[in-house]
Amino acid sequence: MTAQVLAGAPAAAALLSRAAARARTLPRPPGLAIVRLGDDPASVSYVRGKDRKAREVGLQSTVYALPEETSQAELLALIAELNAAYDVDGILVQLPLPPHIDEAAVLRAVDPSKDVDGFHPVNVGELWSGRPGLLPCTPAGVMVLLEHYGIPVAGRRAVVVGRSAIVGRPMAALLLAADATVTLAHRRTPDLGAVTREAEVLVVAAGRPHLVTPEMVRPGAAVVDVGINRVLDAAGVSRLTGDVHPDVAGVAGALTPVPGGVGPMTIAALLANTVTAAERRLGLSGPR
Ligand SMILES: Nc1nc2c(c(=O)[nH]1)N[C@@H](CN(C=O)c1ccc(C(=O)N[C@@H](CCC(=O)O)C(=O)O)cc1)CN2
Repeated sequence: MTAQVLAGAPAAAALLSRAAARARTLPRPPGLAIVRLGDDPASVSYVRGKDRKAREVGLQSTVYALPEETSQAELLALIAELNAAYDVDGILVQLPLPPHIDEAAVLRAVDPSKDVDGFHPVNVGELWSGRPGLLPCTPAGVMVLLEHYGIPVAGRRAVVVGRSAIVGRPMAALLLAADATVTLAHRRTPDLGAVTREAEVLVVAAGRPHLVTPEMVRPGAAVVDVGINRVLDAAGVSRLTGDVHPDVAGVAGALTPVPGGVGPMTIAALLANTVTAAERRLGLSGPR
């Protein structure tokens, strides 16, 4: 058996096309402000991708590329300005931030109604209360991907490996909201394989290359690999590797590739969130 490949591109294209159609019905283009500090190459590349796609779907996107040594006070002042700007519907601060910045304080400073990353404690609380506001992009993208490929979640056993604030925890909340029976496992979970083998839907976001091997997977399970690890291959060339070993394709019923699986969904979900934020701010909430 070889697992069905859950490619992100078609699901992301469909989500973007729905977001673009919704944006066209608004009286003005949804505005997105993207804030980046420093020149970390991965962050530069993700921000460029977000800005380009935002423009493609008809959003008004502005990138604020600030020097690495920007102070916390300067960053908070910019966020306050963006919070007050009428034509800015979504604000995102690209992570990670340099070590001298208090990340939690910055994320708390973003107006929750403009928090298109879904990281503000108000949006986190709404999610866990079962009243979702703006959703964190990677987990929201995973749910759209599963739906796109007709993979059911309700009533099924779901296991999430990894408890990060931006992926693992909100992923568990979204699966729970979709009526799965959810286990949230992490690096201190004893006999991880026994837990992951229970999963009909397995989401791995642990940040450890090839952590999940074939014997840890229930035959026929849908496996979502959120890992993006840069590792050197035998020839010393840097390659992207997921948290799931490629041989899992011989056991799973469906598997997301890395790259090309969850990654594209993150940006598409961000832009869909921005349209949602604009609809709510303009008092025009339409179908998603
Ligand atoms: N403010 C935020 N910061 C970060 C987030 C986030 O959601 N909000 N997530 C990640 C980075 N990220 C978006 O910001 C992101 C990561 C990966 C991809 C992606 O498309 N990956 C590709 C591979 C790309 C490559 O070659 O490097 C894939 O998996 O196919 C998009 C967005 C941390 N920071």
